[in-house]
Amino acid sequence: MALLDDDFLLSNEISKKLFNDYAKDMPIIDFHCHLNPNEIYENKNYANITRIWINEEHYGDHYKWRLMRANGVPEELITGDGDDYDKFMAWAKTIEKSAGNPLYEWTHLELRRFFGINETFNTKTAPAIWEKANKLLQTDDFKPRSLIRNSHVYAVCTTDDPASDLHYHKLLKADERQNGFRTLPAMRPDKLIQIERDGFGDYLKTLSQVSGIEITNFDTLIKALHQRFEYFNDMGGRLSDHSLLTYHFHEANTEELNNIFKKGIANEPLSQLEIDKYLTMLLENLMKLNKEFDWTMQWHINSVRDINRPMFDQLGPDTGYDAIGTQPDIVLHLQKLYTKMRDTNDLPKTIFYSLNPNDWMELATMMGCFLEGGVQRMQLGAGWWFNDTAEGMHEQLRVFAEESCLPNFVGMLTDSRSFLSYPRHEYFRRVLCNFYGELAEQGRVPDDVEYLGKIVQDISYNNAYKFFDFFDDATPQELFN
Ligand SMILES: O=C(O)[C@@H](O)[C@H](O)[C@H](O)C(=O)CO
Repeated sequence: MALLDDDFLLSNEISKKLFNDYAKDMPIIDFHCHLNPNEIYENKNYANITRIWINEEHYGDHYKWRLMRANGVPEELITGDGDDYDKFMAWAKTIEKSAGNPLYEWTHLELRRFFGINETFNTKTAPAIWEKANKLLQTDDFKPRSLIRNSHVYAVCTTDDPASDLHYHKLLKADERQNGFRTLPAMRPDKLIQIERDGFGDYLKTLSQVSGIEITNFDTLIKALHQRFEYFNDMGGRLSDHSLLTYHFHEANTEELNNIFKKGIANEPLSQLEIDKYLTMLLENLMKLNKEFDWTMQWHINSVRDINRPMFDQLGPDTGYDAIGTQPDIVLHLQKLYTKMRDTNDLPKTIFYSLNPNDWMELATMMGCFLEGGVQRMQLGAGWWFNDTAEGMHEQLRVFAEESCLPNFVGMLTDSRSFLSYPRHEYFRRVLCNFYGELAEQGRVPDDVEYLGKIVQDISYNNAYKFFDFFDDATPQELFN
């Protein structure tokens, strides 16, 4: 089979039919990504393909950065001030050595789907590709809003701090009809979770100012958070997102909690137990707020970040120095939290992503214990980050199917910082259609293309449309056509 042949990842006739006749042309709801709303609003062309692919002022693809480092590219040609063309050639040289890595496929998919460039990308073809791509990048079709709209995306959920004024979301809302998509905030309260970090006290001052509620103790913090949930909700936000490297369930009484809180504000050292107690009480309240506003709570768990300290000091977070976490009992601690919150009926709709696939069966079976109150309120999220591969996607689908109702799954998200990442949805849809095509081939599900076609369309779009309810005021067809 040729590279990215029309039938790539599709191993039999049913798989091909499911993809081509059912999944391929479904719209996209990208409910978790790291695009900058200001870049969507400013809508500027990128100067060249290095800027949209590797890095520029506001953007960087740490997936590519890791691979370039693996291939011996000097940092100046990755995140440094090296020449853009030299960076591009370094990426071409890296891709030549990345066969078998998903970025090999994604890179070629993006060249084909956006630029109409079908050659194999390597150091020989790179010079001509540089010229052709850069010409196209100066056209209207390669402005951020066009890249989103032309990828058939109806909703983009960015990742936003609770203290954000959502300035650009407001401006984009006014333009949404001509944009052809909605840009919605998702609340990511990392700075509240990291009580032990420098600047916690200063951050609370910002949150006090933005919320209009002076935060003096844990109780007023929750009142301020409630105001931010109201504000995000009014802006169409329907999700929160929480990155937990590790987690240990430990409860605290009000006095303990406020003493811990005071130490966090004063930037005094905190024991791990104090941190765990604060985090548990914060997460309990975040679960209550998600339930109250009928949002979906996303958990990104068991990662370990910034483990190359000199490079963290030089480049900061999300720069390619993270790895899979190894807390073996993290699901046990989340189970204790969910068991407690079930007692007061405070379980929100939930999507768990663990960076460690060893957690997936534990998560899937734990979630199966808290499914009352609606259709698939607990979801095992798509293969995340290092699992964002054909095999990782297939494994997540397998676990979900074997432990719950996969046809209710809300499907894929890009989790990306690049406007060129939407072909990841195509890639996922191919894996999904092949998953069901292979089951049909083995006689494990009916070889009923209509029945299976409805399933793959639901997982590709319809389930996310219903689950997140981003269009409770008008349908995309009413808004955008
Ligand atoms: O936790 C996050 O959301 C980020 O670390 C993000 O998942 C990561 O940077 C990424 O983009 C993985 O695809």
